[in-house]
Amino acid sequence: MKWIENLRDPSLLNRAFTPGSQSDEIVISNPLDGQQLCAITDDSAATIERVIAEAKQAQVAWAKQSAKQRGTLLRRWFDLILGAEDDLALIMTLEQGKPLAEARGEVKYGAAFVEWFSEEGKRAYGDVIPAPVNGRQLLTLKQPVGVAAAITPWNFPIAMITRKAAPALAAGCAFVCKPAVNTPLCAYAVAELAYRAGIPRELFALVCSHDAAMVGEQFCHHPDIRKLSFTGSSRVGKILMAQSASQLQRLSLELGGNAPFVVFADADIDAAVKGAMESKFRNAGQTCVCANRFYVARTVHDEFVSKFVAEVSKLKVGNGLDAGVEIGPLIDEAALIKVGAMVEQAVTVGAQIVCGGKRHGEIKSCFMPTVLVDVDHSNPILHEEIFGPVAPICVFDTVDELIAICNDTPYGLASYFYSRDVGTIWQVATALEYGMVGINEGIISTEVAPFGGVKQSGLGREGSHQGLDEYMEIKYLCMGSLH
Ligand SMILES: NC(=O)c1ccc[n+]([C@@H]2O[C@H](COP(=O)([O-])OP(=O)(O)OC[C@H]3O[C@@H](n4cnc5c(N)ncnc54)[C@H](O)[C@@H]3O)[C@@H](O)[C@H]2O)c1
Ligand SMILES: O=C[C@H](O)CS(=O)(=O)O
Repeated sequence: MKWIENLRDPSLLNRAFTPGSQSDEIVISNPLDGQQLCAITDDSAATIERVIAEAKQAQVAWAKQSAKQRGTLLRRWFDLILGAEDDLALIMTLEQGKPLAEARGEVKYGAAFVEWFSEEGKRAYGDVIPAPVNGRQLLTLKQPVGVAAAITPWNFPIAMITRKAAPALAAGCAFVCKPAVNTPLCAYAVAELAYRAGIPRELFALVCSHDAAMVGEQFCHHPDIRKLSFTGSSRVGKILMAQSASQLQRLSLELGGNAPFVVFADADIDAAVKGAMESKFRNAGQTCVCANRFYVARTVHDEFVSKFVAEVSKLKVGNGLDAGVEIGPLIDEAALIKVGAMVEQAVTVGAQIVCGGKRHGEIKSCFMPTVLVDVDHSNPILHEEIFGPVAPICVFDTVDELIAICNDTPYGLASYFYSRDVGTIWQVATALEYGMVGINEGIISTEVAPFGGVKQSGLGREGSHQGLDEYMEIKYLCMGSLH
């Protein structure tokens, strides 16, 4: 574990230990080469039960603090996260694989939610309602839901936690989170920083288990957990939604996507290529909002493909710690097999590989950036979330045809299109069945705007002022006999 000793602050990972030290351990490995990084305790159901009980108790005192007092501690946490950027980014690249520059970006992005909700918590306004009869005063209060549980994915090991923890804590909730077993170290490090900011350990608790289903069931069936926030696949989201019915828990679900990326004939092609590169290849294509399928107007198809492939071919693939690397490894062998199989299947039904299409020649944990053309709308690769650096490109002719094929999916998270015609922009933006639409932009996520999807991409919104309401209840007070 020499790498931990070389951190600026090794105590950030004070819960990590040398693999083989105990029987109930989870070993975390580098997805690039399988090297064991360290181990953490594999928490039992009994431990999780204790953590939930402690969180419930801690939440009572936390809710009695003013929003300003809670906001002050969150602001201190924000400053500590930014101060630990070097260590957090290194930990992230080692356990998740994304290039260091992207990891630094995620540290800042994740911290931005803490900063945002350190302020938003102070704006949890109620209403005073004009009474319909004399002698009464009507008003509403916003109060914290209580103990909130969260389950988060491996692809953004800091931002997916702070995007939930920050509004929960700002609202006055306790927060118990299970991060993905591939990437718990970033979670433990940002939690350690929260404790140093003055946020109680019992109030912001992390649990980790190899048995994710057991944790999900325990969270969903626990009477003291009033809110469940999940980010991950639509498959698991549906399981959790069904399980949470037993307690009628408040739910936030940030699930899978199948983002169309559309280039109209009147688009700025160079801008579209830039946006396509940013959206498609971020985190080696392992984001829920990555462009998943490309639709290009027939008259500009060849120009777009030529310019796009020229840029794709320049991407540097390899170890995320090496300077200039833009595409790191996929998260695990299963992901590599899945992406490779999707490309092979697409080719068997007519797609042509323009570049990439296979693993890196030497670094087998990396999949080469890939562009496919001659992809028919019926090709399966357009109807599944690829979660890899593969860009299938289709041609389209009319706006109506385009809108229909974009909406022909059970998903509805992010979507993107490039056009400079205001009539086209409003027609397409209002017709797309998605929670988020990028118009002449390929990267749209920000803490100030509502992030979330429709259809099978989820429920609720994160970030923005809406994100706080996910962790609050509205109470109506009717005060009578006021003559
Ligand atoms: N909408 C978003 O904001 C967003 C963000 C990131 C990832 N995602 C989606 O997540 C998927 C990729 O991430 P992933 O592979 O980690 O997803 P996943 O659903 O397999 O796992 C997500 C989390 O759920 C846990 N989990 C797995 N099975 C569970 C069960 N039966 N009960 C309870 N918890 C369980 C995992 O341990 C992990 O912590 C993609 O579909 C991606 O689109 C969505
Ligand atoms: O992968 C899912 C993340 O929510 C993407 S983003 O970092 O919020 O854009």
